[in-house]
Amino acid sequence: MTRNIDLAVVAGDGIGIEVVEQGLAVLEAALTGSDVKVSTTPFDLGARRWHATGETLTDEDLAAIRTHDAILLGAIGDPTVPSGVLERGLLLKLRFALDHYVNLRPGKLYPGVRSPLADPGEIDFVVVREGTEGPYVGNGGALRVGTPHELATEVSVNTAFGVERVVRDAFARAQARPRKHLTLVHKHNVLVHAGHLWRRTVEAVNAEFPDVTTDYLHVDAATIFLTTNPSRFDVIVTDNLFGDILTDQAAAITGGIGLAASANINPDRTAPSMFEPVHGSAPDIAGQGKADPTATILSVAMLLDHLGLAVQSQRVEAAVAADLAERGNRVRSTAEVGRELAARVAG
Ligand SMILES: NC(=O)c1ccc[n+]([C@@H]2O[C@H](COP(=O)([O-])OP(=O)(O)OC[C@H]3O[C@@H](n4cnc5c(N)ncnc54)[C@H](O)[C@@H]3O)[C@@H](O)[C@H]2O)c1
Ligand SMILES: CC(C)[C@H](C(=O)O)[C@@H](O)C(=O)O
Ligand SMILES: [Mg+2]
Repeated sequence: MTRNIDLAVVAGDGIGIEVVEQGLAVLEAALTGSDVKVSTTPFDLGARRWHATGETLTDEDLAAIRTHDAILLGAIGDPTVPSGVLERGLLLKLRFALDHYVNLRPGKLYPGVRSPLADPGEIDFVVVREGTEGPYVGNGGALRVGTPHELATEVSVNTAFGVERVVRDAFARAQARPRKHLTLVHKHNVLVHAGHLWRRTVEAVNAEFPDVTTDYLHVDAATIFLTTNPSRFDVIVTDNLFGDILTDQAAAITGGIGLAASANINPDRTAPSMFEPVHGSAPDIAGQGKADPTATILSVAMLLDHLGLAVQSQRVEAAVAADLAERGNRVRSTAEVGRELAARVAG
């Protein structure tokens, strides 16, 4: 019986449009010849829509997106729109409204990929970044703006419910991996309220996963070890902001931001999960065909896996791995990389 996947597509801004086109081509190639069909609904969201209508993401958009099986997103943000309008009003609104509390970001150094680290060793970890709380919730404000007495707050919100569910998910992921190790990254020597909630939660949930070993690093020290000994990491669980920063660093040590994939997962499947590269809209190279679509294509592999299409997912990842093993310093356009990867996937 034919299975149909309804995919919402939010290409967004800048290079988002270029890399999503290639991601969709590879998705199509991965499903060709199978009994799985994909139908895509493009959503006109981002800077163009905001300039035309003043809208970022309406209730109608959100309701329509909800009816889909998954979302593929390119990138959101544009220099012609005030900073934060689209990031908060569109991207974070999607993650929050669709309860994407697990933001999964692998840090993997594929064979043949050059790391800036002199002796990177084997790098294969995954960051489980909390996606719906922390300093991202918009719990803040400003008084006396523009005066010498301006006061600005962004309060980090951490609930026992929110921390526990993401920590449990991270333990389950650690348990399913060969090394079965979980590192909590926080800053509980300073952020004593939130930090100790995270620490106590990890200790408590560890009882359910006795075969998973754990350790703890303050976030500043974690950045040292990501540089000096990234092999020590297996699963990292951390809050929304620390996870944002660490995953750009993870991308940098594993071949660059053009390779870094991510999944915003709603593990309870009460709403569609969303797959997107870690990078942004890259206004500095947008429209030039220079963006590497590999991060989006690896995000497509995560999408396929989430939809239970493990074989197709592995085919996409294997195609990327083979391409990375051979690419060296070859300069190719966005479309060339996409075309070659689609051809490899098609076999
Ligand atoms: N998930 C998202 O949609 C997301 C993520 C990060 C930033 N942003 C937004 O994107 C805009 C630009 O942000 P930024 O400059 O801090 O980060 P960025 O990730 O867009 O770019 C950082 C640097 O990496 C390069 N780069 C990014 N993706 C690349 C790719 N696929 N191939 C080759 N090079 C690539 C860029 O050219 C730039 O030099 C801002 O509006 C920001 O808010 C959105
Ligand atoms: C654009 C911004 C809201 C976003 C984040 O901070 O989560 C981005 O940096 C990311 O990593 O996806
Ligand atoms: Mg980021």
